[in-house]
Amino acid sequence: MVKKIAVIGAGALSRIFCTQTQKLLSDDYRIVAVMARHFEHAERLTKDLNAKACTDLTELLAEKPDIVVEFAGREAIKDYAIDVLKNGSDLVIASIGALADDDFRHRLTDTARGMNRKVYLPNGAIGALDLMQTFALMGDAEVTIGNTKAPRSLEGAPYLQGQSLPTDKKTVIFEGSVEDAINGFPKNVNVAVAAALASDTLREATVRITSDPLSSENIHRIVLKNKLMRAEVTIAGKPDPANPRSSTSTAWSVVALLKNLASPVSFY
Ligand SMILES: NC(=O)C1=CN([C@@H]2O[C@H](COP(=O)(O)OP(=O)(O)OC[C@H]3O[C@@H](n4cnc5c(N)ncnc54)[C@H](O)[C@@H]3O)[C@@H](O)[C@H]2O)C=CC1
Ligand SMILES: O=C([O-])CC(=O)C(=O)O
Repeated sequence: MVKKIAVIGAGALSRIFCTQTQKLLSDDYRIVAVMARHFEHAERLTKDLNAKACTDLTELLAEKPDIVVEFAGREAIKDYAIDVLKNGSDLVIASIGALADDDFRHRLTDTARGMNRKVYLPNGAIGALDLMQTFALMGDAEVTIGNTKAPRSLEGAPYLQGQSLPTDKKTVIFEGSVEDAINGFPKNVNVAVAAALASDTLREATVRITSDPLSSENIHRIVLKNKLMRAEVTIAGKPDPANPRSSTSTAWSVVALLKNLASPVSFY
């Protein structure tokens, strides 16, 4: 049976996700609605999809989506997630940074359990969340997360308080906890929260953010170790032309997730 997908957000990643899902997964999925803050943004995206454009969650959920996919931001997902699950839809969250908030994460988990729904956290701009969960089960993981981006992909973050970053040298601009990292750089280190949650090191993992004027990629390097295993995961993704903070590959990772969910044989 073809499943109905509704999408929250009509920005850089949403556009790639919608286009590729329609192109590659039309046997299994149909995009029925896209919601954005501005109607014309949603409408621009739905034009070629034969889907409904809206600005209101009630309108989105009226389409009775099987799965709601979020590409909107951590405030948006905090506002909408519980209602989506209560509506009986499963949920895919790109703005995983929202789950660094213990209260929100617990409410999300409890509601999904109560409604017998699933919340899917995609690999996003990184990968190996499965491996990180193995570390979590084995216990006592030491995890460090390094993120390197060009200044234009970092500027505007609340931590920088309007400051410009040097354009002539590579600079470490942040070192600290996952919670401080996502609060300071909410549009840059969703990957850090994803890695820390998967490895169960939300309080212990450390994050280092580097601004590199010569970098043409968003580079994420996660190092995990315990007594029995060591892993280094480095992923370098091209910044999306429409939003250089985000790696284009993030949208593709959600298409891959949906493909996996629909397939009789799943990778894990
Ligand atoms: N998990 C991961 O690895 C990654 C996650 N992300 C996150 O994915 C999200 C989407 O990224 P982009 O598409 O690049 O962002 P974008 O800024 O290009 O697009 C965001 C869209 O969401 C809409 N939006 C914002 N608040 C809304 C609300 N309350 N209701 C409805 N629509 C709302 C905006 O109007 C815009 O259309 C961001 O939160 C970003 O931080 C990005 C890259 C990697
Ligand atoms: O897209 C990326 O490279 C990573 C990113 O913005 C995030 O994790 O928020």
